[in-house]
Amino acid sequence: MTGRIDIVSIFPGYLAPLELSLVGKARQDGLLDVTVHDLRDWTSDRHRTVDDTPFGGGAGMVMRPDVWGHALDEVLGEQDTPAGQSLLIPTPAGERFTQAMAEELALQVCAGGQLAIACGRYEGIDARVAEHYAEQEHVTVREVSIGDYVLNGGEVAALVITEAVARLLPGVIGNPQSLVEESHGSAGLLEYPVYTKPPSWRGLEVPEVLRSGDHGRIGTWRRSRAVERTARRRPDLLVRHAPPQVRLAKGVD
Ligand SMILES: OB(O)c1ccc2cc[nH]c2c1
Repeated sequence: MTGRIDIVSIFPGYLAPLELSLVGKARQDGLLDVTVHDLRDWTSDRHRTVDDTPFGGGAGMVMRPDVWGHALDEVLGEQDTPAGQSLLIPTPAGERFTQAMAEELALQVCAGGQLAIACGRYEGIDARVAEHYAEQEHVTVREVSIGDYVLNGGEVAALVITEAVARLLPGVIGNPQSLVEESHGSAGLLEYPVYTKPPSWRGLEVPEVLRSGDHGRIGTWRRSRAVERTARRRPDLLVRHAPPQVRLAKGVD
């Protein structure tokens, strides 16, 4: 029994891309239960207000804890499962969202758990919302960032997180083998370069080894390219997966 993903936003239309492609088909096929909620459905005033001025002053507005509380009490209250519930709150000030986190969340959803994503806008959500739900039994709260840049709200991050998690669930990707050698997988490397027909294109040739049929040579070549690419583009990944003495020497841990 697969669990569910709930996304709360004042711009539910922003999440429409989740109705397309593989995630959309998985939802239609009943492989995945994704529900998008409009935060304003939990307001009680005629203007459907979700924000107010920040204590301590400063520019912009802050999203109100009372409205979020009504929404998340209902959204999180719908699920009662031993697999537990994760509440993710995208924010530029969050811990980095990684493939390892996506895998952890996919296991939880696959086991019948719930992933809820609270999309902030303005200057963010009142800090007491994360604090309150972190104290709730069976709820794990994570404030997460999808990268070192700032967007206008949490919806794009919710799209990224949902796709990264959903694609790992059984049946969503047609050929699960294609998940094996991806970037940021268990080997901790970036994936090797890929080629297809034609063998020669604008004077550029496909590496001969890939056309040799020698799977041993091909495997060696691919791993070498993956290590080379990782060393050039993401040396931090190489150190992170290095033996403990190397990591300690580099001060990674
Ligand atoms: O960069 B982000 O992922 C992000 C997430 C949430 C909010 C809320 C207001 N600005 C935001 C930016």
